[in-house]
Amino acid sequence: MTEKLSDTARKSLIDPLVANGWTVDAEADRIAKTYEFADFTEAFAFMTRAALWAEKWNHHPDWSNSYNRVTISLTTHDVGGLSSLDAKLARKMDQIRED
Ligand SMILES: C[C@H](O)[C@H](O)[C@H]1CNC2=NC(N)=NC(=O)C2=N1
Repeated sequence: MTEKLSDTARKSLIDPLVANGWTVDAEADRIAKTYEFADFTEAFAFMTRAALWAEKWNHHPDWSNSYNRVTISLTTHDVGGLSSLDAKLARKMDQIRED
């Protein structure tokens, strides 16, 4: 069952993401990050890989792409805020980015 993160869970799940460049929009209860790649091909390859995980986990990013940049915003629409799924997808995106 997906639920909004508790204050304790935010400390353990969201704080490490913030240390890794994610920002928190407290009002919208979202996390965001922009990745910059060498070119469009690299950016789109990242999106393709991330999209497969998003579909596998049935948890989808709000994102946009402009040439070599991918701007990502994560929240859980079903609960109206951050859930553990957002942290899980953010960690996966950081991992894909480093591959
Ligand atoms: C019906 C479907 O399972 C839901 O709408 C899923 C799909 N992907 C989703 N993605 C995100 N980010 N939040 C959701 O609440 C969500 N819900």
